[in-house]
Amino acid sequence: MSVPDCGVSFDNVSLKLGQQNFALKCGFESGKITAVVGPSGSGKSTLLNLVAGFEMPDAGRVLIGRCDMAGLDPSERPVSLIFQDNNLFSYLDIFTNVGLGVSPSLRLSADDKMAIGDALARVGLGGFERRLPSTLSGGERQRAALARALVRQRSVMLLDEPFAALDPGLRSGMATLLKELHDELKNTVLLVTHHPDDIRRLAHKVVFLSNGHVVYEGEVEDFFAATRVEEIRTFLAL
Ligand SMILES: Nc1ncnc2c1ncn2[C@@H]1O[C@H](COP(=O)(O)OP(=O)(O)OP(=O)(O)O)[C@@H](O)[C@H]1O
Repeated sequence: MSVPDCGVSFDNVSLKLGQQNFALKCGFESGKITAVVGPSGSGKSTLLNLVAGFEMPDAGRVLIGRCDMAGLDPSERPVSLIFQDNNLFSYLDIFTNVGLGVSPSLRLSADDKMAIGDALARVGLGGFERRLPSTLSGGERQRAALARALVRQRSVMLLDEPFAALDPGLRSGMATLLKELHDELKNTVLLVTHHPDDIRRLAHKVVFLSNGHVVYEGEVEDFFAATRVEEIRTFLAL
C-alpha cells in the first residue's frame, strides 16, 4: 500500500472565529509526522479543520501539495481523519464502518472487500468484521478508525488526539502501530497531541501554536531545547 507524496502549507491564512483571531503561516513536510501542539484553545483543532475543509480561511491559502484547497469540499480533499471519539457509526458493524472509508455509498468491489479485510488484519482486528462498535474496547475502536483511514489511501492523515481516551498501555500500542503504518505509507501526518511523549516517540517535526499563531516550527530535538519560549516551557512543565 502506498500513497502519493503531498505536503501541506498554510500561506498567510487568517480567520476569525468568535473572539479568536487566527494568523497561520507554516508548512507540514511531505511524508513526515508533524506534532501540532499548544495550550488548550490555541487553535490546534481549527488548524486541522482548515486542512479538512470544515473551516475556510477569511484570507490566505491552504495548499496540499501545490493545489489550493479553496472551494473544495471535505470529501474532495486528499485527507483522512481520526478524531478522539473515532466517529464510528454505532449501528453498523466494523467491516461496514471501514467500508465507508472506501465508498460512502458502500458500493464495494471484490478488491475493496479484500482491502478492508487486509486493513482490519493489519490493525489486529481480523475476525472483528461483524462486531458492532459497542462490543469493542476503546483501543479496538480506535484501531478500527485507523483501518478506515488506511483504506482511504489519502496522502494526508489528520489525527486529533487519537489516543486521548486510551490508557497508557493502549496509547503506547496505538502509537507503535501508527509509526509502523507510517513507515510503510510515508503519508503526511498532522498529529494533535497534549503529550510530550507522543512527540518524542512519533514526530519528526513540531508546530507549536499559541493564541491562534505559530510560535515554533521546527525539528523535535530543537523543540525540546526551545525553553526560551514561555508557552513551550509551560507545556513541557519546566
Ligand atoms: N466555531 C467557533 N466559533 C467560535 N469560536 C470558536 C469556534 N471554533 C473555535 N473557536 C475558538 O477558537 C479557539 C481555538 O479553538 P480550537 O478548538 O482550535 O483550540 P485547540 O487548541 O484545539 O484547543 P483544545 O486543546 O482545548 O482542544 C478557542 O478559543 C475556541 O473557543
